[in-house]
Amino acid sequence: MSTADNRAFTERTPAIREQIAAAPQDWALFLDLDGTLLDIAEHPWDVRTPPWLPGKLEGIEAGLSGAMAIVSGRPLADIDRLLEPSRFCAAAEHGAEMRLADDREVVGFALATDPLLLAAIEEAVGGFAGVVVEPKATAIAVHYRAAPDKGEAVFGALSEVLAQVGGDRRIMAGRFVFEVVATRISKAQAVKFLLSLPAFAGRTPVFIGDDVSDEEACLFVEEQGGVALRVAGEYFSLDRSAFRSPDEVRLWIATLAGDLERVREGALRA
Ligand SMILES: O=P(O)(O)OC[C@H]1O[C@H](O[C@H]2O[C@H](CO)[C@@H](O)[C@H](O)[C@H]2O)[C@H](O)[C@@H](O)[C@@H]1O
Repeated sequence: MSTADNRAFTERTPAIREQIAAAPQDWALFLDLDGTLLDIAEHPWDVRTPPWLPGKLEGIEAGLSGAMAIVSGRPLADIDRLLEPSRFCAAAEHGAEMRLADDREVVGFALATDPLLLAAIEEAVGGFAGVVVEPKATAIAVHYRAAPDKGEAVFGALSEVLAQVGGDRRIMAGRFVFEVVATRISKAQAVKFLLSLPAFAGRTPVFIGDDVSDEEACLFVEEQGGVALRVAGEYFSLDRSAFRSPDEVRLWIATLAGDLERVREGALRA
């Protein structure tokens, strides 16, 4: 995409926001967390949420009559902690665990993390200074942001472990991270599933994301006639992106929340 095309594309973000506000009943919004709503930090536990953000997301969720979900690689407990006090419909761990819009029930789509696999991975990468293992309910993330030169070695070590004790699992790359996840889990599958729920069905999906795993969901929503808004960072170049940073995404979110609030007030007055 040329810079001129990118400028034209970036100009679509306010246009899409206005389209959503003009007909909220027609749209569903799927939001990635790290690198999209929240700034990237050196370590997963260093991430901070602007205090006003959960309230704006609640406003959008209400304005879309529940057709909004967080779609993240994070565990559900992390999503809730980062967005407290709010609790949103969420596809956690790339869709391996979902809290549904309808009844807030949590549904699992993958087996629990095998402790033997976790031990094997910890042993395999334990000697790499700066590399951090993040165990999750169904996946294992191995971060090398603090040791960027170790990426290849981490991938090699994980490949060897999976060849021995991996089972039905694959390595998913991300921003300075490799994650071992169940083979069939992906954000595209998660969005597909969410779109089948009553709150989302029949609506045009909009997905906003910044990372490798988000690209699968971006391509899926585009195939469905929806809109993918990519966020620039270590994965998407500026040329491919609708947003230059999470800061721009948050501004878009705050503006959309205000637009939808005015729509709701207008409807109440009418
Ligand atoms: O799908 P997401 O919500 O974007 O989650 C993807 C992974 O995000 C976290 O790791 C990433 O963010 C960290 C904090 O900014 C950063 O230090 C790391 O380099 C990134 O890969 C999280 O720790 C993972 O569990 C998520 O899968």
